[in-house]
Parts: sequence; structure tokens; C-alpha cells
Amino acid sequence: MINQPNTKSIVCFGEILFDIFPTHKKIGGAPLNVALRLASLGINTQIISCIGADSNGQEVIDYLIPTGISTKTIQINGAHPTGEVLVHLNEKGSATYTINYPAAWDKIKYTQEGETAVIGADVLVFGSLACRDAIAHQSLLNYIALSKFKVFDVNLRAPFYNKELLLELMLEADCIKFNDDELYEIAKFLNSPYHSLEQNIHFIAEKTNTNNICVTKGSHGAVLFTNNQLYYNSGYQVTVADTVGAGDSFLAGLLSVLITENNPQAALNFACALGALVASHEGANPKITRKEIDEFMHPTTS
Ligand SMILES: Nc1ncnc2c1ncn2[C@@H]1O[C@H](COP(=O)(O)OP(=O)(O)O)[C@@H](O)[C@H]1O
Ligand SMILES: O=C(O)C(=O)C[C@H](O)[C@H](O)COP(=O)(O)O
Repeated sequence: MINQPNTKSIVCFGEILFDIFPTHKKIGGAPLNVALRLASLGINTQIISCIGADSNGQEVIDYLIPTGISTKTIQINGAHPTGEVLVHLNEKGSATYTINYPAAWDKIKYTQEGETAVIGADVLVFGSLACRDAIAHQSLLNYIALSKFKVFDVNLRAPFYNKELLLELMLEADCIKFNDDELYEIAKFLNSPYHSLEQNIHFIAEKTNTNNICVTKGSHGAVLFTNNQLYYNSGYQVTVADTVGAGDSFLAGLLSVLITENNPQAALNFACALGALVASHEGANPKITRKEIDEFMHPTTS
């Protein structure tokens, strides 16, 4: 549901798919998770993606209609199925993924509708997984060239990335979001001599000429580097159901505040609270209202 309408707009690019858990399936894909959370926070949101001409594809459309996310920039591909990902959860609720190839979203094309959406938007959000196929990769590069502000949500999914791809996307980005494992892995392949998180943030900012870097640390919260300054939140305590999509909602929460209030500390606090709340629910896209987030951040003691 849309809460407070807002004039800012964001376009997400990449996979729409079904996360297949051992007992059920849930709609997902990192860019769609970001888009759904942004829309629920009142940001005008679109997603450029592709689904199959199949029942899963129809389910995606039926799911999106009440969310306020336009389906205009979602293409339908008759030759490839709507994406599916097998989710493997460990005892802490952390996920690894087996990602079927090829899926419809691997074949996202450059279209007039997509072009109009990206030109009109304040921000374009994308990840690395959507670049595993040359077709979607080239489309993304074409959209990036038109965007005012580019946010790279790294989301490393082995074996679908390599050093050249990550470097290409980092160099294009105005803002990069890593989790701590991703930050250290990428710093290492860039031959960083440093060990601390902060040193590696500065190192990557310099190497990629990116002034905004955010690193999430699971239950330990997150660090944001922006305006040449570091901001910290040490995390909120929850009982974890599964952490699928916590990073995606975190990013949506962060961007929703940064583009409307330009208050980095408030944005980081809000994002960490939202990420923690998502981790405390099943799946990537539980419904969470602003009121629930506010009450979670500022509990009354009565
Ligand atoms: N176990 C947890 N307890 C509390 N908050 C969490 C937990 N896991 C994730 N979060 C919140 O969600 C954010 C993103 O989670 P993280 O696992 O670091 O990202 P990603 O999903 O991208 O790997 C964290 O910065 C934190 O605010
Ligand atoms: O699209 C992908 O990359 C997937 O593997 C499907 C998942 O729905 C999300 O990626 C979860 O994303 P996290 O917030 O990093 O837990």
C-alpha cells in the first residue's frame, strides 16, 4: 500500500523471480524487493524487468497491481520462463541461492518505455546478477548512460560475477551498497593493503571515484560514507526468521530518506530498523507499515 505520496521517483533494473523455500514460494529478486519496499514507503517506483508468458509471470502482474508499481516497464518473453531461485537457509537464517539460467529477466531489452522511465527518475538502482547474460547487461549499460544518479547494490551471486564486471559497474555508480563480506572480497581483488572496514571504504571510494558507500553488517548494523564523513548504526536486536531481502529493504529505507530529507544519520537508522524488521519476518517482502517502523525505533516503556 502507498502511505505518503512523494514527488521523488526511482527506477530499479533487474531480476523479478520466485524465491523457492523448502515449503513455499515467495515473490522476490533483489531489484523487485527494493522496488516493493520503496513503493510501500511512498516513493514513486518502477521496475524494468522481464517475465515469462507463464503462470508465474501472471502471478507477478497480479501481485504488483495493488502495490502501485506500474507494470508498463515489465516485458514479457515467450521463449524463457519467469525466474526461479532455490533458497538454502542455514541455522542462522542466512541464505545462499541456486539461480536458474536462462530466465526471462536475463533477456531484459532496451525499450522506449524503459528509456522514458530512467530519464524521468531521480535514481536508478541495479545489481550485478542481472549482468550474467549479455542481453540484460547491455540494456543496463544503455540505461545507466541516461541516469541522473546510479546506485549499485552489489549482491554477489557466485558464479555469476567477475572482477571486470564489478569494476565496470562500480566505476559507473554514484553510490555503492555492499555487505561486509562483499566489501572485503572486492577490496582484496583490487589489491587493497588494508584490513579495517573504514580503510577499505576509503580505498574503494578512491579507486572507483565513488563518494557514497554503504556497508551493511547483518546484526551489527551498517556504516555509511557520504559527504566525506562516516555515519554508524550498531544494529537493532530481533529474533531472526530469515535474512532474505533484509539488505534490499535496508537499501530502500536508506534511499527513501536520503532523497527526501538528505539526513544521512536518520537514513541509516531508518534503514537498519527496516532491515532488522524484515529479518524478523519470513521472506523478503513482508508488509511493514511506517507506524511499525516508528514504534520499533522508539519503543514506549509504559
Ligand atoms: N540478524 C539480524 N539482526 C538485526 N538486523 C539485521 C540482521 N540481519 C540483517 N539485519 C539488518 O538488515 C541490514 C542488511 O542485512 P545484511 O545481511 O547485512 O545485508 P545483505 O542482505 O545485503 O547481505 C543490516 O544492516 C541490518 O540493519
Ligand atoms: O535476486 C537475487 O539476487 C536473489 O538471489 C533473490 C533474493 O530474493 C534476493 O536477492 C535477496 O536479497 P538480499 O537482500 O541480499 O538477501
